[in-house]
Amino acid sequence: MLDILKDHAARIGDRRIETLFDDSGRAGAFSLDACGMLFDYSKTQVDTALRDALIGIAEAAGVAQRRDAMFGGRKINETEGRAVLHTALRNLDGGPVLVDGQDVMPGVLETLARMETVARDIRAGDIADVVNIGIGGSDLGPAMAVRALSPYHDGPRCHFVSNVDGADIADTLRLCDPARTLFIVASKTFTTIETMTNARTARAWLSDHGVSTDGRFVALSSNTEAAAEWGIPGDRVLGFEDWVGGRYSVWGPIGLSVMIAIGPEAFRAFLRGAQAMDTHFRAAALPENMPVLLALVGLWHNQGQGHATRAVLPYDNRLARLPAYLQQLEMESNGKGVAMDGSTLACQSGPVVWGEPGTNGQHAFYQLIHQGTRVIPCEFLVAARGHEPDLKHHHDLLVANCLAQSEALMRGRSLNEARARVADKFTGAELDRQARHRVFPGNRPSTTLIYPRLDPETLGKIIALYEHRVFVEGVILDINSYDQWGVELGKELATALGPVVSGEAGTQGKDGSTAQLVSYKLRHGG
Ligand SMILES: O=P(O)(O)OC[C@H]1O[C@H](O)[C@H](O)[C@@H](O)[C@@H]1O
Repeated sequence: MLDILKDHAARIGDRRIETLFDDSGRAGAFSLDACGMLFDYSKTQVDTALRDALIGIAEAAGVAQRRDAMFGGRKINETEGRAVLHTALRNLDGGPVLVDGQDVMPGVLETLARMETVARDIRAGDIADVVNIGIGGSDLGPAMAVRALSPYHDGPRCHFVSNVDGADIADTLRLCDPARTLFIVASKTFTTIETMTNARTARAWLSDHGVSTDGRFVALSSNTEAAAEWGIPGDRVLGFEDWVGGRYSVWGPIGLSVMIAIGPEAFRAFLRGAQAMDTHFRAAALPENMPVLLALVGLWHNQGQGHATRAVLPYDNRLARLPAYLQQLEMESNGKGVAMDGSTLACQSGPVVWGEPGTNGQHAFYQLIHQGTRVIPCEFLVAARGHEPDLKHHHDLLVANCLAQSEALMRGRSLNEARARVADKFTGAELDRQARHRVFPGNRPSTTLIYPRLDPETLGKIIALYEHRVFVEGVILDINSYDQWGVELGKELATALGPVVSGEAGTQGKDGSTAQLVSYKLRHGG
């Protein structure tokens, strides 16, 4: 794969992307319409020969076969011996899905119905605030989706507490009335230290205010026994199977806070959107397959061009948490240095993903994107219309800014153009010097995903699109996208350091830096 990409990099050289538009069919030929959304990747170096090569790489890696294995319930998460079936959670009107010869769909639909009962009950009661306590996949998905869908909220307010930093829960509880607050303890394992610590603090808060904990806790977990032991009654425990990865779990019980916020019908629309993307991903030929193309363009930028990071720039303020959500989805899934067979990865792992909503980012870090020495491929997301009909002029400005950025990144501004802009102020060498500061190199690639409006169905499509993109990238890089062993070591060391930082144990055996930091903490914080 790397050789093929290297050959194309040599062929393309320093070609200007805008010259590709000399072919008037460029935009149409290098964009894709699926599920009512348009993915435009024409402002990249991908041309017909490169696209053919990238598709060839996907074919050779067995993307289609692996995709069918995933949807078919095969245990493609080989290091944990698990199937990968978050898609079953949104298989609302699909056929059976077998794991070890057993159809999982009756269980999925039953759990969905139970979620709906719990959500309706909470929405109809006198709960004013719902606090989801969870971290990682048990936080980012629902937190991102609840924020994204705020125009659809007609349920109680939802808050998210994730950090073990007591500031998080303290700041949240200050906003809540103990008599009218419900806590959701969201944890696949029901052992995560941050979540269990916050859950105990929430329980103590209710007791401190003389409020019974009866009916105030819901548990979302694969470890239903631990949830029961913690004292949460069975009808308030919503379980899910080990074939739902934490960062892929917003579609099932972990999405309860989303369902409480927007209601069961809108939540079903969210699932339907994801299911539509699943259907597209399964059926479309690779060259017309949106998740495949999104992955391949990313592969070109990271493995082909060596661009180590990718900016996700939603021109949709309600997607403010999308970059954080994608950081977990993409970096925890494909940030691995070992191939499926245990050998060292022959290429770079997935890229660093980062970003902020536009237009805010423009006034912060776009300077580096436009003029920095490193090229950062950008992924823009924007809706054709917003939810505020009275503020259409805002939306038009937003879209104009989004399109302006991708155009500016591609075209740049030459030295001559820069000179012309300041020729009335400077002359000679000073003119040259001043002009050079105003040059934009351009030729910086970007893609744009444009969709009608950020409604529940569209959000479902967007998230599923990114999930499948991660899958395709993982297959091509020969990575197991569904484990996360890399998070273990820090957790183990934190557990061991607990008594050390509290002063109960000494720093013997610790390195000098750690010992010094512990000593500072004990001197200044006890
Ligand atoms: O849902 P939980 O079991 O509490 O896990 C929460 C999170 O913790 C872990 O450290 C993993 O890296 C994440 O993938 C997971 O989502």
